[in-house]
Amino acid sequence: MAGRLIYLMGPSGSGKDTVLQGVADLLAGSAYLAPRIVTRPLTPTEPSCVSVSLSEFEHMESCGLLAMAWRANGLAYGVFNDINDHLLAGWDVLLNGSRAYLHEARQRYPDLLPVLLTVEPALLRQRLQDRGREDAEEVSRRLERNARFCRELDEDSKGAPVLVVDNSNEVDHAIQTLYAYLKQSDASERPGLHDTFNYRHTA
Ligand SMILES: Nc1ncnc2c1ncn2[C@@H]1O[C@H](COP(=O)(O)OP(=O)(O)O)[C@@H](O)[C@H]1O
Ligand SMILES: O=P(O)(O)OC[C@H]1O[C@H](OP(=O)(O)OP(=O)(O)O)[C@H](O)[C@@H]1O
Repeated sequence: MAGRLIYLMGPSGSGKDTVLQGVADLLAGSAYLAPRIVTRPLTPTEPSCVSVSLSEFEHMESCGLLAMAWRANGLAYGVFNDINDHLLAGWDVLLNGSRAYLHEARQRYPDLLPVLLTVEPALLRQRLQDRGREDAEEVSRRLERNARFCRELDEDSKGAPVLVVDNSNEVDHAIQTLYAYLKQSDASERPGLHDTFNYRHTA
């Protein structure tokens, strides 16, 4: 039986890595947290990432080692092909994806489960600043990228179905919300997504 591909998106700093780690811990034994490959140095709080140079990334890409690859924030990101083995073996695969790449990801994996993590804008700025990974200019660029996405989504209320989970409160709340959703939907069926990008999941 094939597992589910859970494609978590959201602005930089919204808590994707934190929520993915929390859900992966709760689903231990049945879920695989796909390492994300990125062309920048890592911080100690990113155990599920692999840092490579751009030339290494391009080499892996041209050799067909990556299941998905995209560019954003002046960086290249991807995930290894081993997610396919895990899916075939019936594991749920959790990954930190990109909103801009969602369309292509869906073409590659039509049954993927898209989840959008949201956070109030003021909190997002604060989290990016507190995280301290990017300088002020990079933080501003990420906030502007997010504002652009929000404007575009407001203009297009006909987005494809996506589960929206808010992470403006305690992170455990977002982790439990996503975990509960995954537990209640049968792994053998395509989960019943019930709204679009503009939907706010308040459970
Ligand atoms: N609900 C939350 N409340 C407070 N801080 C949070 C919450 N979720 C995540 N964080 C913190 O916000 C920062 C960004 O989280 P991270 O998981 O790195 O985001 P992303 O992967 O989306 O860039 C981290 O310092 C993380 O510890
Ligand atoms: O198209 P977008 O939805 O804006 O996404 C672009 C990239 O940024 C996000 O990563 P993250 O927030 O971790 O970026 P960073 O590691 O470079 O901060 C996301 O996981 C994508 O890899």
